[in-house]
Amino acid sequence: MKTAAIIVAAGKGIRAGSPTPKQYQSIAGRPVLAWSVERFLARSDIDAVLCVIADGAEALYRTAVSDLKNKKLLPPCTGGATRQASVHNGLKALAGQGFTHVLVHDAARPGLDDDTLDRLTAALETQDGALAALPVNDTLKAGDEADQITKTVDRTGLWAAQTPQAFAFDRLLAAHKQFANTEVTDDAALAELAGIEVRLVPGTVRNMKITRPEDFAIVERLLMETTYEFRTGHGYDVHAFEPGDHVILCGVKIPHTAKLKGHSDADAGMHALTDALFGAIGLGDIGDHFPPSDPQWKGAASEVFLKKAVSEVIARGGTITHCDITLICENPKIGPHRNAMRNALAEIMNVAPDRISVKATTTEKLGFTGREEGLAAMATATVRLPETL
Ligand SMILES: Nc1ccn([C@@H]2O[C@H](COP(=O)(O)OP(=O)(O)OP(=O)(O)O)[C@@H](O)[C@H]2O)c(=O)n1
Ligand SMILES: C[C@](O)(CO)[C@H](O)COP(=O)(O)O
Repeated sequence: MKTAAIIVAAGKGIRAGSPTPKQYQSIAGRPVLAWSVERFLARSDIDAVLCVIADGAEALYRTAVSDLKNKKLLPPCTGGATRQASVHNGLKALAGQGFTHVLVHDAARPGLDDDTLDRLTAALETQDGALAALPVNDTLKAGDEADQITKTVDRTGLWAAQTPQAFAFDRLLAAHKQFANTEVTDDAALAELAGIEVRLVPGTVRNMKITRPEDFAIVERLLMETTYEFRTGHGYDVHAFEPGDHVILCGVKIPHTAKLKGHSDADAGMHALTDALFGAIGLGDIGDHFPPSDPQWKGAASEVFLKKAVSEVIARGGTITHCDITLICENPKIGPHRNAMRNALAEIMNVAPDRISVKATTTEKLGFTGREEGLAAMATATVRLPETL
């Protein structure tokens, strides 16, 4: 499966009544759009996220997603006059890139949770369409222009549609093309017209759409109920020098008069960072996951270890807030390579370089690092996790 998410954010938000469209309003401390996008970026089963924005809204968009540096977030594309046209534009922008599945979500639903996404992606394993929805619990009335009841509608089997709505990519794109002139209010309606079977999976009240002015306060309260905690982990690693001509530190190859001895590539900086991440989520240490006794890790590139630790954080709904690494050695000199190290780690971890710090110190020629018998590395990592962990 290669899955993309399309977040439609090209609406004017007329019913919400605010001068700036609702998706750019701040709620519980950050823009509505940032809440909606972040949930998808944090998932390892979503490969790319595309926002569809109104023509001329580029500056608003950039500000809204400014703290979401993640290479999965693609440059936005421009929407159309209706939600349907905006989704269609998003699909066309993603076509031909090998996506097998797509989840379409309203920017105006910032309260999406991982359980709903899990239910949708599970449904896609066995069929080509699924949507989040809530069974209708109230008695339904039909009314006339004078607000007089005309009848009571049987609510049996009725659901209120939410987003995300998830589909096999090619089938949804074909449905949008075929029924571009038939006006509908959601993608599941097009899927119905195209004969795609669509499964209803339970959504949540928290995932309600901000439609009217009073909804901001309701959704804000719902968002505040999910609290996050910050955890810090610590890692330490040492490797001895042996004859050689380079070392690998924080993913960067540095010419040197010795190499570091180890079962893997002996990247002490990356090992300390990996341990710090495992520590922050209480998942043991690098040796538990990659035992040195296992021959498959002989000579392994340490980014394999780091990527595993990052994926464990993401699998818990977490985000990496900051990492700080200190390399302790007399030589090689680290200063000239610090930025390359930050960039290499940022690339491997899929976080912004400004969330990664690499520092170095000597021990004033004292101890084993001072005698240049070996090199040490310390790291701390801070992660933000939903409190339900
Ligand atoms: N031409 C449009 C219209 C809507 N949307 C998006 O579709 C989602 C759901 O639509 P709705 O709540 O109807 O948003 P608006 O169209 O912005 O609201 P209104 O009808 O009150 O103007 C929103 O995230 C909205 O930004 C879109 O991308 N392009
Ligand atoms: C797609 C949708 O969110 C499903 O509930 C909804 O239909 C879009 O908003 P609108 O208010 O119907 O335009």
